[in-house]
Amino acid sequence: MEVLLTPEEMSEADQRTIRGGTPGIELMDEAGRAVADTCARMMDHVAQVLVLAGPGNNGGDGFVAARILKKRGYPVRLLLLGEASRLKGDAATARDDAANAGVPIERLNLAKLPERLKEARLVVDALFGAGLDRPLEGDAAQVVHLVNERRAKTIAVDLPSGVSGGSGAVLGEAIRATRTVTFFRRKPGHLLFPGRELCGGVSVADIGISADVLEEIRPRTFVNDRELWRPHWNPPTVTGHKYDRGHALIVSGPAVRTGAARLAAVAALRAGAGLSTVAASPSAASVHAAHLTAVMLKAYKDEEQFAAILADRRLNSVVIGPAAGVGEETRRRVAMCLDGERAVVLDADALTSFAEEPEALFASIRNKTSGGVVMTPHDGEFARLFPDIAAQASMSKPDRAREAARLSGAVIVLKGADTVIASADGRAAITENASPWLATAGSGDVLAGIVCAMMAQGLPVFEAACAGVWIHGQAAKKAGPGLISEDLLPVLKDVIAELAEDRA
Ligand SMILES: NC(=O)C1=CN([C@@H]2O[C@H](COP(=O)(O)OP(=O)(O)OC[C@H]3O[C@@H](n4cnc5c(N)ncnc54)[C@H](OP(=O)(O)O)[C@@H]3O)[C@@H](O)[C@H]2O)[C@@H](O)CC1
Ligand SMILES: Nc1ncnc2c1ncn2[C@@H]1O[C@H](COP(=O)(O)OP(=O)(O)O)[C@@H](O)[C@H]1O
Ligand SMILES: [K+]
Repeated sequence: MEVLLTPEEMSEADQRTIRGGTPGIELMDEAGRAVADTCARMMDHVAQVLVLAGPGNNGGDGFVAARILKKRGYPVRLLLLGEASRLKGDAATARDDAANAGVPIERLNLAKLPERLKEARLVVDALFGAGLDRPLEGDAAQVVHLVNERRAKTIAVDLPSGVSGGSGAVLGEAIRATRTVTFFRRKPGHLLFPGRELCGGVSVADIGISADVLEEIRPRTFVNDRELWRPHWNPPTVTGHKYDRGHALIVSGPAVRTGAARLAAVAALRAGAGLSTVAASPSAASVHAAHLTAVMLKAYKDEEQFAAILADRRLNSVVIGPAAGVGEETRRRVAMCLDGERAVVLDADALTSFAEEPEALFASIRNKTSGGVVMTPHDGEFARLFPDIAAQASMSKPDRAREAARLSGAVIVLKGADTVIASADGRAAITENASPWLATAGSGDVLAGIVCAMMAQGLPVFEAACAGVWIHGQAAKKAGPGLISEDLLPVLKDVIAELAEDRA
């Protein structure tokens, strides 16, 4: 399980290490050395390196890298943004060490920068890192603009300057790096867009901070990797019964909109639910009947009959929303699904139906005594249900999802290229195994079915949602470029088979 540290948590890791007896300059030396090593690896011969240093400790790392590269025989030049007298503490020490080692240090001059960039084979971006706290403007923004324009090979120290480590947002203007070297642990901004794209490849260097500090910091942000949830996932036992693996129920839309429910229902079965049933009106059921094989079908004429289906407690996990239709009927069905012990996935129209009265939905979720609830909004659906949270532009995606989870009581899957899963207890996971080919009609329906299956199989709700999102991403990788949603269904078998093999 990989934890991610916000800039505040990283600063705490630094401070605890320093209080534990490791001087800050030693951490900075290690950080700068890691940057110098990466520079050397990225150049096939000894050539000019240009280090751009900022006014804080990120700049300090740049001074160390310049000094080490100089000692290793690289022609190095360092340009300092702002006055040398502004440098304090470890960064000032690093500047003095670099000057003593003979590194040419100049004040960064915008007019001369294009010439300097032309001479360099590699640029080290040590302008701003974790301490960036406002948008770049003026000279700083100009420097970034000129570096990007030159398209030089660029190594970012800790973060591409201008990218927020906490949110991945671009504050003003940001460096587009070829590679980013960060320290101790990755930060959310390395995984969240647009930051992820601006980092290039990311390497993590050990700078002498012990993993023990994490026990005190207790980070709450994770990479959605297998290790996060796999301890809760089990293949069928040797003598297992299908009911041991749960029974997924998918509530269908009307006769002209049945495909979404089928995608979810087949996905649920493929993702390991022991049984999967579609519940549909008689006219929708006659369409389904021509298409469904292993998935079962139950028709209901009215609310009473719908209630009778829900009364079967073996149907322990339900999806409602895909192509359900927006309005009062869906609101009533959602309330009925939430009333009981089963787990519930609320997707698409089940979310939009409550745009006018989200509080009513959240109250039903909070009143639930057992069985988890997962909501799977994309940004548009999120903004309809949580307008106040969505309006807070400076909030990171994990924090927005956490806030929504706290407000609603549900686990939130906030979808996109960097899907975030968050729970009311403050945990949030960022997904990095998705494929852009998932941006295709019906792929969200498949996801809802997979998450439903994970809850049917008894995974705790946060882990079920994380597992569902990861498996969805993995299926897209297997289906490959050009996929449509149907293609995700058969390859789910391979994803599950690999999980079972690893587990064995
Ligand atoms: N011991 C440690 O802690 C270790 C830390 N390490 C390294 O330190 C980095 C963090 O260092 P940091 O905290 O000094 O912040 P940093 O990223 O250099 O920027 C702050 C400076 O920028 C300025 N500034 C901010 N925004 C601005 C803007 N928009 N436009 C203009 N100016 C702006 C701000 O100035 P001010 O707000 O006072 O104007 C301040 O001077 C971290 O990323 C890692 O590389 C490693 O060496 C390992 C050990
Ligand atoms: N650019 C992208 N890269 C990776 N995954 C994406 C991208 N765009 C969308 N997705 C994923 O595809 C799915 C789309 O779901 P959704 O928006 O509900 O579509 P639909 O309603 O058509 O099923 C989500 O799981 C989302 O995270
Ligand atoms: K940087």
